[in-house]
Amino acid sequence: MPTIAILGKKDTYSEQAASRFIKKQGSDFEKVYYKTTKEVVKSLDEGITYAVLPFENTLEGYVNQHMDLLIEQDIEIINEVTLDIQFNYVKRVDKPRRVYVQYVAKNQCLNLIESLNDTEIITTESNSESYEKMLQDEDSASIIPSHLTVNNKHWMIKKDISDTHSNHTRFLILTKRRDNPVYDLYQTLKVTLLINVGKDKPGLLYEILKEFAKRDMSLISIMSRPTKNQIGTYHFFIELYLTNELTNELQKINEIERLFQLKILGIYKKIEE
Ligand SMILES: O=C(O)C(=O)C[C@]1(C(=O)O)C=C[C@@H](O)C=C1
Repeated sequence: MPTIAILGKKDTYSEQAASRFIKKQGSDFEKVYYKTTKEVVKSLDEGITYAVLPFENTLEGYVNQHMDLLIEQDIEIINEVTLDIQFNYVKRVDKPRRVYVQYVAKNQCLNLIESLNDTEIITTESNSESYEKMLQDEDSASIIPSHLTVNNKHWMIKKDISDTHSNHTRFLILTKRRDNPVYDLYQTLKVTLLINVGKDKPGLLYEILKEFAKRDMSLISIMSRPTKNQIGTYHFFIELYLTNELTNELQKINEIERLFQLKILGIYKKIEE
């Protein structure tokens, strides 16, 4: 049976994304839970078939830490799932001493967090961990997904506290890098590329972008992450849609691949609800 690595215990958003992916596959999967996103991605080296990685959020943008995992690990993106995200603020007491919140969730609820004077903010690895920590701590509160039910009628709940009501997170479904991937050419596909530019020189970024423009390829985004070797040196993530005739589009990517040190992290489609 295929296995899928998921962050946290049950009821994280990562688990919801996994469920949507599993439903689309229409077969049985064994879910395996990990405490951190790093462990989730690394599990692919230990024989787990798929891994779920939250990658981009409406408020937070691309998650830096998770981009680095895509650079470090030998993975391939095979699908993406976008979920509506909403948080509730749950207090066990009127003036809690501590608030537990997951590190990406925190930046989606800054308005509320800024209003919490004299309260210690403790970041966690997953939303399920925030919930569990609160259960163990009488003098606390937590920021947790609105789908998590709270069964104690004395606890106070403030609903929908994200900084925007239209909050979404995009999750990537990863697998171990395949040698000869086959793509379904009848889909509109998204592509995520990683470019190592090597030595910096004037116009370097322009030279890269020019190659996409010349081939009439419209980019969705370009993001950089430090190489961590030397200050001022970067990896570039480029995302784009392949909308025209797909064999031609793949040909264009192959051409660009010959010009730069480029790694195709994935050519994949979105799973609709
Ligand atoms: O803790 C969870 O529920 C997760 O799945 C992680 C995660 C993330 O890291 O982005 C997923 C969606 C939300 O953006 C907040 C947290």
